[in-house]
Amino acid sequence: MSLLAVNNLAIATGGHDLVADLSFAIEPGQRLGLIGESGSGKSLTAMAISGLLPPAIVPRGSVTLDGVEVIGAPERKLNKLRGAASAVVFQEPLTALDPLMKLGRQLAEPLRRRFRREGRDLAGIEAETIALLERVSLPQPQRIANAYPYEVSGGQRQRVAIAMALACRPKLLIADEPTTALDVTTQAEILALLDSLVRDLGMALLFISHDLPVVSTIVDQVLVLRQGRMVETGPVKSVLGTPTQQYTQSLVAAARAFDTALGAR
Ligand SMILES: Nc1ncnc2c1ncn2[C@@H]1O[C@H](COP(=O)(O)OP(=O)(O)OP(=O)(O)O)[C@@H](O)[C@H]1O
Repeated sequence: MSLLAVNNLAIATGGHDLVADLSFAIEPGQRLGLIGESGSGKSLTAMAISGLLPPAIVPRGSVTLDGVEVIGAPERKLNKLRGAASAVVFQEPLTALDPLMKLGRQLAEPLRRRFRREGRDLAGIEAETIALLERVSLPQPQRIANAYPYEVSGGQRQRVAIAMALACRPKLLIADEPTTALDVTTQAEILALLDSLVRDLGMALLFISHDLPVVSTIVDQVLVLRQGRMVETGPVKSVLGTPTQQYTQSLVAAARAFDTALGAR
């Protein structure tokens, strides 16, 4: 059984399909990149998978995550899936963080849920909070745990947001443009961190980005979306190396032209 199976997913608002006829699967431990230009439906797809679509946006079709149907599931059932089956890292870490709560306390919440799920002694939460901050390579984890989100840098905030997602030990990590809001050096560090965490913890990864060079460093398979429809899918080397569809060819050409322009400077 696939960890994630998306079958004929459509996402509509006001009778208009923003995403349609979308089918794909992710097996345990597999890494899939969802690429396409701005507005192609990448984030809506991620939200449909996590059951986070706003009420005015309605999904049809089927999304099963760890064997559970997400479409039409009541909030109670979705809450059980969130964290244990999948967790999301967003572009802007402040989306996941409460600005008025110290980072350590925020991390403790998902940890408490996992400890309860696993029947573990809650006394170990404080030590686990520090261990998690160390796991995402944050210096002075004790200081970070005692800081508010605005007291740490953007890159450090994203590391904490990643730690929050990891706190639940999800089988599938969904990363929606996780490095777009960061400077280039920090981008590379966060990508390397995600890469090693996904490998070490044996998670599957759905990585969403419009940045082809970034995607190609971290995923094995890629799915190209255009105007809410799948254009092509397959191993990243063949889809981006020898794209068969004109749209993918134009995305690859644009990325190459940008690279060349940078090289010429
Ligand atoms: N709440 C909403 N109400 C109506 N339309 C929406 C809503 N959210 C997104 N859309 C529309 O759905 C389409 C897909 O949006 P989505 O955010 O999934 O694109 P994306 O590929 O993630 O783009 P980006 O790379 O810019 O984040 C866009 O045309 C967008 O305008």
